[in-house]
Amino acid sequence: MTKLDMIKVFRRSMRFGRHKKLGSSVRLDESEETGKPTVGKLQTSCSDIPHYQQSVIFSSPPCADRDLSFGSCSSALQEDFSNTPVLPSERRNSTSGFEALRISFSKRRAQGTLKAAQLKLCAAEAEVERSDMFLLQNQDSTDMTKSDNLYNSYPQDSVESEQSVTDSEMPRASEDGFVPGWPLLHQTMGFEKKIKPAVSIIDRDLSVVKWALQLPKRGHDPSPFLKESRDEALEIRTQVMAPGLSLAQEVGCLFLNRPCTAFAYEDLETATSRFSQDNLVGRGGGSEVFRGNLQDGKVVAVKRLNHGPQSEVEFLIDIEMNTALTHPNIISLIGYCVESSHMLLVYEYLPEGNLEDQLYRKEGSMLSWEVRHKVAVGIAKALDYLHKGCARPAVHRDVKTSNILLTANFESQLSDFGLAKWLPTKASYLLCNDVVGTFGYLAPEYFMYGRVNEKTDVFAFGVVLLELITGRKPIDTTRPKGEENLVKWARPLLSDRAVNRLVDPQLQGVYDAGQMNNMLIAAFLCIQQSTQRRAQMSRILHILRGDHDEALSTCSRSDEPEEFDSACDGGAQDYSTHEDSTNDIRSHLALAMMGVEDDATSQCSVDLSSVDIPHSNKELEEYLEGRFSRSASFED
Ligand SMILES: Nc1ncnc2c1ncn2[C@@H]1O[C@H](COP(=O)(O)OP(=O)(O)OP(=O)(O)O)[C@@H](O)[C@H]1O
Repeated sequence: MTKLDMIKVFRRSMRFGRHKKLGSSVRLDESEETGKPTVGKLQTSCSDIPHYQQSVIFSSPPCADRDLSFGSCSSALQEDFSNTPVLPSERRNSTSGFEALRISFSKRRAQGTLKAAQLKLCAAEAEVERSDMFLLQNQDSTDMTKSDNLYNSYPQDSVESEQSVTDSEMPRASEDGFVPGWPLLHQTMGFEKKIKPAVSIIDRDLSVVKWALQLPKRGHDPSPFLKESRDEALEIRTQVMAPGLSLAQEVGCLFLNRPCTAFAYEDLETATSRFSQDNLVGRGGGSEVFRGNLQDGKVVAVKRLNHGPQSEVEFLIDIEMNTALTHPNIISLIGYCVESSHMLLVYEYLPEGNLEDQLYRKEGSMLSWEVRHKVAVGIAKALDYLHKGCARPAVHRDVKTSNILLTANFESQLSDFGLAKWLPTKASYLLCNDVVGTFGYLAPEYFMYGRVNEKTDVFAFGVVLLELITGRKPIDTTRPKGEENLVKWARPLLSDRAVNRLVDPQLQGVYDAGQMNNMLIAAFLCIQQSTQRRAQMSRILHILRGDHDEALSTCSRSDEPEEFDSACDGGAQDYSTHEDSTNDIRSHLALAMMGVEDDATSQCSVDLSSVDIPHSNKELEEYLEGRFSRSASFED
């Protein structure tokens, strides 16, 4: 066990973001002598370990004995870090049924000599959730039989030496104490599968250690963007920073001159009839939204935030962003309320609710093509403004149909800015170790590398466009095999111009062929795996409006420095997996990852190489030109 082992494990840490969780996993390594899972075998000095967090995701459905497993997990780690009390572990339930545990350690306590767990990287193909939990559960147990089986199934070369790696290659923490997150190990969801060897690693003659060492080093990035990547809430809060200030006082100071009202809790309680269920209009991951009537007769939506570790941060960010942005396609924040433990946000009420509900009504969607097109153009405008048009460019990070609200006239407004971030001024992207967002909408470079810029939203918007076109959800487990992941299913169809298969049957063929054509092209350009070829929002907007010349020029321009893109693409190849892996999808999460994986590996995967997707800008231009030359050019 070397210091490097530990660092690598920690580098793989990711923070959770609300109910949409991503994480990485670790497993305990076998003892060098016995080959059995063990902890605390070696001593090492870890003075350079940054503040870090380690996450383990547990599968759904949760195990009956999960309490035991959580307890054991904590104590196993506690035992390892004998001088390092494990901070209270945190359990969270997600709306998608996944359950997660986060264990935090602090840098200060980790300094000095401590017993290191023999944590080893878990390869992408290892069956993580159950096996990790099991291993952690069984650390104190004398019965290692099942654990042995798990380990015996692990590739023997996975414990190859790291001698060739020097300290200089080790990652460095960012100033704010976090080592940026690492790619999600996206092939780890085969809970019900028999434990098998890490197939693709073996196939590629690559040990886990080698594989890990090939991953790009995130701690070596230049300092400007590490500074830029600081949490907005931290940034906002440092403006006040008076010790002992309550949230209410903080908010009062921070948003003193902002155009929004500080409401009294009592007034909002009255407005919503004491938050009666009759007034409940929506529920998010961390909130409930109620319709309310203010005393002046104004109808509002009152969002009551639940308490969670991120809720204060999101509350502050939401106010910060919303009060700084003014656009007809962005929801207006009217005010807020912070009183005792209550955190509420008051918005203009949008009577037609969210786009997701409108698209996927049980009785079928009533949204005409005209409305769908209008919605798309509206949100494209909002994002264009957010990315380039406002005083300080920002990225939303959670673009999805449930965050698109509709007015009485079916004008669309982008809502929910709790995860938004200001874009960096000195760097082309932010590095986020809190990969948040929603499965099915996550851009590959964000999902894999935590890299965020405006193209993150462009990808998600592309998924929204596909939903508008097809009437299909981003992840739909009720669909036949191969059709569960919308991006994966639609991409070859877009390439094959199979418009009849793509278009939502609920439209009954009633749509403007030109607009449809434009939307298909826009969607195609949005879901490009390469951020360089993924178009800017301004160009997507032109395409949706039918400015064809502008649309064509989209394809011959580069939007990003080559460095950003090539780094992504190159790294992504390390994560390529087998076509076979699509055969045994078990969970919603696996499906979501599958889509991203395709994006991330499209330049090398068997799956997509067989698809006629242009690989150069020139080819792409010709490809699109061919389509523009016909009126309904996407027709079969
Ligand atoms: N201004 C509004 N007018 C009408 N309905 C609203 C409004 N704001 C929110 N809602 C409804 O409440 C739902 C949840 O709101 P919102 O997405 O803001 O919550 P959230 O906790 O941030 O959710 P998530 O994190 O899952 O996106 C929306 O999908 C929508 O149906």
